[in-house]
Amino acid sequence: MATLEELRLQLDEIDDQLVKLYENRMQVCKEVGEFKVNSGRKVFDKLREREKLAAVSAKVSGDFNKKGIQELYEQLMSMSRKLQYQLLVEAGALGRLPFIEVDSLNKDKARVVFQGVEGAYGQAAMQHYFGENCNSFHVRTFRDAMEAIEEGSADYAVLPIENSSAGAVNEMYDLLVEFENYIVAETIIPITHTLSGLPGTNLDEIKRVYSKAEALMQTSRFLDEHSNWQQISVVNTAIAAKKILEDQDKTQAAVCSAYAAKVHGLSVLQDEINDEPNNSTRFIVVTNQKIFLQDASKISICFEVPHESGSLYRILSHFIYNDLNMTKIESRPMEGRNWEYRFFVDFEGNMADAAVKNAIRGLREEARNLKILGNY
Ligand SMILES: O=C(O)C(=O)C[C@]1(C(=O)O)C=C[C@@H](O)C=C1
Repeated sequence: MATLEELRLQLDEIDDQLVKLYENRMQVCKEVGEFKVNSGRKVFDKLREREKLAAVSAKVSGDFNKKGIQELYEQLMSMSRKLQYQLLVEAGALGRLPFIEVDSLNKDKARVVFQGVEGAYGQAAMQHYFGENCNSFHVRTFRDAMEAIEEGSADYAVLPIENSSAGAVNEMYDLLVEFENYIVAETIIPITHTLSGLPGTNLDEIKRVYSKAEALMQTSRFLDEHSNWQQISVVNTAIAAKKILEDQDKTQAAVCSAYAAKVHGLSVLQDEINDEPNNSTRFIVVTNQKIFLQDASKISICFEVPHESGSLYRILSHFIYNDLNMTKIESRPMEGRNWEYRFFVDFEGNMADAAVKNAIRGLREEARNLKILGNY
């Protein structure tokens, strides 16, 4: 029986041959890439890849080796495509990337919309980014805000996308796909909820609590201590506060900020009721122009993947191969297509970077319906 050292020597000899063959193969792929740059043909040829996988697996025996050779060739062809995308980007054949770089946003002249009423967290986020005296108005729903941007009655909208304890604001992801609006900035503000009611209200009197669904979730520990209170969800925390004032009913209270309570003449019955003391929300600044700031360092995209094994893995390999740090992934069900999903990915980078251009070139060819949601 051969010793381990002898077996390793045999492996080293085989690997020397494999490495040389790999280099030879990539050299030919480079020539294929040059041909494609000149002829305008797509890099990704799904049919050719399928035929290649069938051909190589027919040449080996046993299920284990058939699976192995398929995986190896999937990887080889994926490297080949990435090399070819690099050639395309170098040749300036990037495809559509019509985002325009800007030095700064004209915050002073901007008309900004937020969702809710006076006192909403969206207003606080807006003031945080655009300043206390910015020219603003509010609308009832997120959709209304997206419409205001799309039709141009506002230049920017400030809308919540993620909370540190309750997670993603799902509706916002769906709206970003539906509307031709783009993220141009983000701002994070601390969220401190209170239970507020009409002045003089006693906690024992309360029967119903109004707030936005996410705020009810973020205060579930406190609310669970009062399981006899009915929880009613409304579109915004400040709208909940306004309702309490309007109804003049001491059996009702709102989960809202201390600022919203003050604006709507309520008393804080219990302060800081959020489960997480560091509760904060990330807001996005949305506009209808495809612009990005010079110092932008994060890109948000979304895409669909075919309903087949390994498809998400193959798409994500574009980030790994181009050394791009993926910071977030979310999925949302696709309308009318049960159990199929659209993926939302955030990664670090600026659209002017070569690595980002390479990755986008590959994603555009290999993912379905890629949309760049913004670079900010
Ligand atoms: O044959 C081609 O068109 C190639 O680009 C080569 C290759 C491969 O590496 O075999 C790579 C990408 C295509 O999707 C199909 C095959």
